[in-house]
Amino acid sequence: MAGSGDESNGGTTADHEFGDAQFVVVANRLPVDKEVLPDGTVNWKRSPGGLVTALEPILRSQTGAWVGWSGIADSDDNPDIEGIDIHAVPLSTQEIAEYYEGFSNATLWPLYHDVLVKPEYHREWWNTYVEVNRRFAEKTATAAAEGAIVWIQDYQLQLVPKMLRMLRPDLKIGFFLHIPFPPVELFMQLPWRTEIVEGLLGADLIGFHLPGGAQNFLFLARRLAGQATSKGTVGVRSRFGVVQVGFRTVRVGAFPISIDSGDLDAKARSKDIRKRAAELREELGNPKTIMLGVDRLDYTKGIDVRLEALSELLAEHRIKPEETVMIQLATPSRERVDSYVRMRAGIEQLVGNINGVYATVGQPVVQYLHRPVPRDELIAFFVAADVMLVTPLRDGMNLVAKEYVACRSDLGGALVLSEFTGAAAELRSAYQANPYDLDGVKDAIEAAVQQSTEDGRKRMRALRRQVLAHDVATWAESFLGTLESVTETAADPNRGVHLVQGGTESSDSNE
Ligand SMILES: Nc1ncnc2c1ncn2[C@@H]1O[C@H](COP(=O)(O)OP(=O)(O)O)[C@@H](O)[C@H]1O
Ligand SMILES: O=P(O)(O)OC[C@H]1O[C@H](O[C@H]2O[C@H](CO)[C@@H](O)[C@H](O)[C@H]2O)[C@H](O)[C@@H](O)[C@@H]1O
Repeated sequence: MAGSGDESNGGTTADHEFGDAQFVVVANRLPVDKEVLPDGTVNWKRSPGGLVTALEPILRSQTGAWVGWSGIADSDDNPDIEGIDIHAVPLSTQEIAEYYEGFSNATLWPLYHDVLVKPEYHREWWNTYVEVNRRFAEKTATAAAEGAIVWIQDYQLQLVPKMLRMLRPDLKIGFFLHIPFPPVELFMQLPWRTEIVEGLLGADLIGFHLPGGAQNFLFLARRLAGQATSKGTVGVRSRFGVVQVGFRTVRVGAFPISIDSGDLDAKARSKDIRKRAAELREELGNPKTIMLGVDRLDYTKGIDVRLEALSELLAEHRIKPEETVMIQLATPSRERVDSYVRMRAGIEQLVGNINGVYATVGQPVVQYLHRPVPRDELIAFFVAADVMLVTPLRDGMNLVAKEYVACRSDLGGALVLSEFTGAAAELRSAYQANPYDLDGVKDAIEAAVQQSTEDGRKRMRALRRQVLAHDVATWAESFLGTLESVTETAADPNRGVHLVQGGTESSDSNE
C-alpha cells in the first residue's frame, strides 16, 4: 500500500504536509459504496457505473491511493480494500443535494449530454460545487507524495486540477472526462463556463474519450481562457493538442476507455458461467431470441427507445411474442433527481404496456429488474443473450457494449449499438442505428434477430479483435504514459506545433 492511514504524512514543504502515495486517483465515488443495514451493521458494496468498473483493476495493479466519497452522508470511514489506500471525503446531506444531485447531475450531466433534459442553473449549487471541489483538492494534497502522479476523474471535479496545482505545484496532474464534452454552442450556456475551463487547465494532460471532445475543449481554451492553442486535428492516442498556459504546456488528447477484456473473456468461458447461461435460457422458457439491456437507469441510455422499438416490431408482427424475451437490467441511479424519477415512471409504464398486450400467463415478453445483479450473473446474461440492445441518446463511452463483446468467445450474439455512444467509433461491425430514428432502430434490431450464423460470426470476430486489443490497461497506459512524458519535453514542449493565439469571442470561429 502506498499509505497506511487517512492523513499519512510522508514529508512537508514550506506550507504543506505531503502524503506518501506516489499514484493517486481522485474520483467523486470511492470504488465501494457504504450501506448501513437495518440492524446497524455496515456493508461495502461495489459502486455503480463504468468509471469504477474501469479504474478499480488499474489501481489494484499499481498500488496507490483513491480519494472519493462513500455514497452516503457524513461518512469519513476508510474501508479496507486490498491494494488500494482509501481516503474518504465526507459530504453533508446538503452537499449531496447541491454538489452531487444538483450541480453535477442536474446542471452538468444534462448540459454535457445534448441537453436531453433542461439543465438547471442555481448559484447556490455552484457555490457548493466550488466548496466540495476545494475539499477534494485539499484531501488529495495531503495524500500525495512529493512529485506524485495524480489522476482526477470526471465532471464532478473539474475545478480540482487548478485548485490542486495551487496547493501542490510539485505534482503531475492528469484529468479525464468520462462523459461527452459538449459542442461549444451548448457549453456557452453555462454561467461559470470560464471558471470550468480554467479549472481544467490546471492539469498537465486533459483526456477525453473522443477527438471531437478534445477539439471542443481546445476551441474554448482559446475563446474563454484566452490561451494560445494548437489548431490541428487531435488523433486517438496520438496527435495531442496543446494549450500554452504561461510557462506551462497543457496537453489535450483522446483516450477511449475500455474494460478488462481478457479477464471477462476468461470468466465467460468458464464452465460455471456457461452452465448458468444455459439455465437462464431454460428459466426463461427456452425462447428463440433473448434480447438484453443492461444500464444504470438514466435518461441518456435510451431504454425507452428500445422498448418503443420492440413494441412497434411486435405490433407489426416483425417479432413474435411467443419466440422473444427481452430482459432489462436497470441499476437504480440518482433517485432523488427529478428527471430520473420521471424517467423511471415512463419506462415502467412502457414495460407494463408491452406486457399488458403481448404477455401470456407466466410468460412476460419484457422482464425488468430494477436492481444491480452480481457480476457473475451479469456475465451469464451476456453469454445467454442473442441480441444486446445498447441504444443511448448520448453516452461518453458505454462499457456495456464492450463487456458483451468480450463475453462472446463463441462468436454468437449480435450487438445493436447507438451511433451516439463513444463505443460506436470503435465497434464498427455492430448493428449501428440513430436512436432518434425509430424506424432505423427497428430495422437494426430486426436485422440482428435474423442475422445468419455466418454473418454474425464475422461481425463478432471483428468486434472482439477491437475489444481484446484495446483493453483498460491500454487506456491507462496510453494516458499515464503521455502524462509522464509531459516534463520530459518541458524544455521545448511545443516543438513543431503551430499555436493559434487565444482571444475574444469575435476573434475566432468554431469551424
Ligand atoms: N443492472 C446492472 N447490474 C450489474 N451491473 C450493471 C448493471 N447495469 C450496469 N452495470 C455495470 O455498470 C457499468 C456501466 O458502465 P457504462 O456502460 O460505461 O455506463 P455508466 O458508467 O454511464 O453507468 C458496466 O460495468 C455494467 O456492467
Ligand atoms: O456515480 P453515479 O452518479 O452513480 O454514476 C455512475 C457513473 O456514471 C458515469 O459513467 C461514465 O463513465 C463510463 C466509463 O468511462 C462511460 O463508459 C460512460 O459512458 C459514462 O457515462 C459517470 O461519468 C461517472 O462519473 C459515474 O460514477
